[in-house]
Amino acid sequence: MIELSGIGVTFGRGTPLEKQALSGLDLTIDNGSFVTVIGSNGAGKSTMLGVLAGDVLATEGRVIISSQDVTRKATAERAKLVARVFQDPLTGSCGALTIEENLALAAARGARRGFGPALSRQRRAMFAERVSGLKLGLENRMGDRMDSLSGGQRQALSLVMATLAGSKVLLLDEHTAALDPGMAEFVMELTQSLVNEHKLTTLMVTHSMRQALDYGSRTVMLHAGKVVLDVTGDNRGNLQVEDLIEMFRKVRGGEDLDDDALLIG
Ligand SMILES: Nc1ncnc2c1ncn2[C@@H]1O[C@H](COP(=O)(O)OP(=O)(O)OP(=O)(O)O)[C@@H](O)[C@H]1O
Repeated sequence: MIELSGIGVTFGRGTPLEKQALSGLDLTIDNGSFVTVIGSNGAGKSTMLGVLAGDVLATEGRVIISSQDVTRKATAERAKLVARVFQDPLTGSCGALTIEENLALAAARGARRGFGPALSRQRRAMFAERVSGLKLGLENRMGDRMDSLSGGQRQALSLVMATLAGSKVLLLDEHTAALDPGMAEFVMELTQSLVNEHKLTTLMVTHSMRQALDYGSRTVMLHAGKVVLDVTGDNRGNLQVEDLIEMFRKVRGGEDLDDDALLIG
């Protein structure tokens, strides 16, 4: 289970650029739930994922992941509990290392283990098997550098990497936004199958209203650093993309969204 209680995050406190990104944010997520997270630019979505991953330390409140209070724990100390995939395919992996080396690093995440033992023959075979499951032919390119791959291939590998260290929480930060539609669909199908296979508790930030309703079983909307909408079950099942757009308009005090703010389709 994930519990965020009374979370406040203020950036640049005491400076002219002070910004309260999260304020009194409460959210509890059951094990194995897949939650989609929406909200307009600057609503606090990435900051909330950062608070869970440990990149951002909450100024107020408490963060519990899998029964552990991680509020003050740094990213490395939470690495066994949480995996994250970013929008930019270049962020989650190291371009100068090979596919195999990236997988070895991901598998060793949060463990006090070096590179050497991580690359035993058995591990190599396991990595190749996991990569061949993608059906992208990358199992034949395990020695190629990560920066020789396309964005979609890297994102697919990032998802596999996110499942290698055994963490049960997966944070997806607009992880298909930089991909072409075909690759985005492939990566979403892969996401769903990995979430099912590993029974992951998943938070997916998306600007695509279609994705927000089509995936997972609960949708949360953030605005000004708080949860302003939280829907599941029939209430969610009956929602259309247009309803979400209308809710966006309402929380913004009737202000229309510019076309770039949301992906309607
Ligand atoms: N490191 C930082 N330093 C200062 N301000 C920050 C920092 N990170 C985020 N912010 C500010 O906090 C607010 C919330 O940002 P955040 O990135 O969480 O929003 P978001 O909902 O993910 O937006 P987007 O959809 O545009 O990615 C914004 O006003 C942003 O400018």
